[in-house]
Amino acid sequence: MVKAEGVHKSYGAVEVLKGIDLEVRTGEVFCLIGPSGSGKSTFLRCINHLEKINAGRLYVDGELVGYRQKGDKLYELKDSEVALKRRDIGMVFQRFNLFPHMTALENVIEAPVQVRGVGRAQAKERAMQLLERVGLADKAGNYPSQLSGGQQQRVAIARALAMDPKLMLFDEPTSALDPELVGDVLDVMRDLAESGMTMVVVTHEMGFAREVGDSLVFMDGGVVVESGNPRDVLTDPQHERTKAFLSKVL
Ligand SMILES: Nc1ncnc2c1ncn2[C@@H]1O[C@H](COP(=O)(O)OP(=O)(O)OP(=O)(O)O)[C@@H](O)[C@H]1O
Repeated sequence: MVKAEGVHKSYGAVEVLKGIDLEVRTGEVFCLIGPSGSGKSTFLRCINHLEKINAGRLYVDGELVGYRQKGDKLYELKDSEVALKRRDIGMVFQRFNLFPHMTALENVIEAPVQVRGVGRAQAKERAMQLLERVGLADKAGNYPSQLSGGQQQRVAIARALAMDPKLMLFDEPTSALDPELVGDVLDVMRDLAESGMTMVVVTHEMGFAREVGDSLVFMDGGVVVESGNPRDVLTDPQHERTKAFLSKVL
């Protein structure tokens, strides 16, 4: 579903990703862990072309992200073409980014109605199913300010799912939440994983990575230091940098 080959990304003179190679298989939960500033969020944002890579190749579902290849030359896609591809990729951010002037239900139907042209009645029916799925059917009429952070994040997940994505990207979805609200969001993500959704998850939740993750990558300084089965990496890390990081967070 995702393939990175030698992905480099710089901001000005600062190189943040220094040649990332990895593969995310369809249907797997792929966790990215690492210290602050190691480039995890940047890599996630490259996957849906919110950031442009400077070198290397990045593919989603077999197609180059943001570019078209003709011969050995790359041509950047137009904004409208990028937007079309981005529809298939759901993203959930650390800060929930709901539209504050819309109810939970309106937040969930917005993209299907405005972007996909789905009829309002049909979009509403589907949105109610999704709100039910994230345990918030009774909050459909609430505005974000009337919801807890955890509830807002669950609405954000329902909103992303409303576009029927083939890939979901999660950027530290629980790190802005009070500890008692984290569990409900992780339960929703666990349920989503069990339904077979392909998920790339930047997380500090090592318990989630261990229980739900199929693969885990430890990044540090813009490179992949260690990768493998989450249980193996978390219980028996091979590299000194992984050991040092895990000794601080576990
Ligand atoms: N738009 C930007 N302009 C300049 N530098 C940036 C930009 N975005 C990120 N960076 C820098 O890139 C580096 C990697 O940031 P990134 O957010 O990808 O790290 P991270 O591993 O996700 O960290 P965290 O766990 O703290 O979110 C950091 O040094 C950061 O300051």
